[in-house]
Amino acid sequence: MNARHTAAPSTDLDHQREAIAGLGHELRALVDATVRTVTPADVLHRVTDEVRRLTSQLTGRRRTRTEIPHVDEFPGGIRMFSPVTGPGNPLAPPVRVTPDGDGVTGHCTLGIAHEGPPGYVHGGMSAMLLDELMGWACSAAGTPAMTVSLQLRYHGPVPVETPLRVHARVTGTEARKVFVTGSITTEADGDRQLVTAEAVFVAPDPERARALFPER
Ligand SMILES: CCCCCCCC/C=C\CCCCCCCC(=O)SCCNC(=O)CCNC(=O)[C@H](O)C(C)(C)COP(=O)(O)OP(=O)(O)OC[C@H]1O[C@@H](n2cnc3c(N)ncnc32)[C@H](O)[C@@H]1OP(=O)(O)O
Repeated sequence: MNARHTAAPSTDLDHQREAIAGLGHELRALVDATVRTVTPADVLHRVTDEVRRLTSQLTGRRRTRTEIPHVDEFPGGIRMFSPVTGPGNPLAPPVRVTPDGDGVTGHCTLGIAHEGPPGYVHGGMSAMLLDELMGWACSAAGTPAMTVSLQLRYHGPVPVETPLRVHARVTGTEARKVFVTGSITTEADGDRQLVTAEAVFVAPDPERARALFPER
């Protein structure tokens, strides 16, 4: 469904987020159509020109490298343009994250655009989902932190076009270090872990955090 046709927004911020999500939604559909189409070259050339024309309409000020979008909540909140959870980023599935009893759970379905082996998810994509969800688990535990080590085990191929569940939880902390585990299963078979991960995250000390995120 087109996000622009949902309930009336309550604030300007909601309105902006809704518009961003609407564009992201349509661009995801374009990406999916792009990686599936078997249409002839003349149609591809025509669409290419049309897309170039559309891109040129996104004019005006562009945010700088370190600028935190005004529609975001950083750290540990809404990230409209995250490549994993951002509804406004066509690279993102996007993953919908919810807190659960002992961590966080993400729900998503990946498409052909995220394919590695034919019909299955690219291993780097699985790593990205897990890294992100483990980052959310740190934030949910009250310690926003960055990945310093990530180890994955691929037990079975992750199917595309299949609802997935990504789980992450903090297993311990030691000073600024946070130890986290994660897994990917299908929604249909939550007992069979297809990918598992172990990671160490570190909460940057305040001085480092100021240097890394000057506009926070
Ligand atoms: C106030 C705001 C703070 C906000 C921060 C939150 C941001 C999160 C935002 C949104 C969340 C949702 C999104 C999640 C996204 C997914 C997560 C990612 O993709 S993150 C990107 C990939 N990761 C990096 O780019 C890190 C690169 N590394 C660094 O920049 C530094 O290592 C840093 C800033 C993380 C830590 O630097 P140091 O100088 O503060 O800390 P040192 O003293 O080096 O280490 C602290 C402890 O950690 C251990 N450590 C360091 N590396 C280790 C490793 N590889 N394995 C095990 N331990 C390690 C060290 O041995 C030390 O332990 P000992 O105190 O001696 O016991």
